[in-house]
Amino acid sequence: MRTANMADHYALIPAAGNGSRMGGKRPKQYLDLAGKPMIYHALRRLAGSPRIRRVYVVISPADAYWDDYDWREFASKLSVLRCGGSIRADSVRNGLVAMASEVAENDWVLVHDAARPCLSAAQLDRLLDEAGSDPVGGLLAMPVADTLKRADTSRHVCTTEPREGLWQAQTPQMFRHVMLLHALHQMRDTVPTDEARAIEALGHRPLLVAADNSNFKVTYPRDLYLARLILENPDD
Ligand SMILES: Nc1ccn([C@@H]2O[C@H](COP(=O)(O)OP(=O)(O)OP(=O)(O)O)[C@@H](O)[C@H]2O)c(=O)n1
Ligand SMILES: C[C@](O)(CO)[C@H](O)COP(=O)(O)O
Repeated sequence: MRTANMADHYALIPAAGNGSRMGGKRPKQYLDLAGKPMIYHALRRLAGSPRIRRVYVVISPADAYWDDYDWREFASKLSVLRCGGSIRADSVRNGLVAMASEVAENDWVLVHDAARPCLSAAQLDRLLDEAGSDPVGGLLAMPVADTLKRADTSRHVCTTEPREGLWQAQTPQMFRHVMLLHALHQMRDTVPTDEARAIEALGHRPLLVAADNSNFKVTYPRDLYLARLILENPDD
């Protein structure tokens, strides 16, 4: 029997969204980015890490694009799960259920958006090291850099909010399989926009692991230009 110290690491990429804010002809995870479908870049980073044992990609049961591409370079590490849900949290929860027979309860799962293609190897390693040393786990995140305004419904400023202690959550978010699955089951009636929110609701305090804005989420059309620039000028 393995102990918690011997836990393996697995990655889960939710990729069942529509990319409605991107407004493209196909879901944004399949839009061309530096000559590849966007999801390729997240997959390459995670599957390329010797510390990650297997990568699970969750796509929609109705996905009509995945099979258009050749994924053979990832064959030894890749599993595709056609169990995406109507919101991100459902896709993640369904993926966790589907992979349950292949992972141990205390194995770590790194949930990473298909729409964050610029994750660097250094950021990934930092998360693995720091969150892996925390009893709960943690997530990449970035301290808020701008002054924060709270607006009324007519977009006039009500107040300037203190930004001390505020961080923007990114992915990967890394938690034990059993804890994350339990947390997402408990949140069934509310919509957590990230995994950490569900873990927090159990009373735990995930660790914030400092990242930078190169790991941003591609959401709007102009984000594609920035992502391409970063991918064409990698740090590592
Ligand atoms: N039902 C959903 C919704 C989102 N995602 C995934 O969650 C990640 C982050 O979500 P987001 O950037 O919001 O993607 P979309 O939901 O596709 O975009 P939008 O909200 O603009 O429609 C993406 O990899 C997306 O594919 C998912 O797996 N299942
Ligand atoms: C998980 C996430 O990427 C953390 O920033 C984010 O919450 C997902 O984005 P969404 O637009 O809320 O789906």
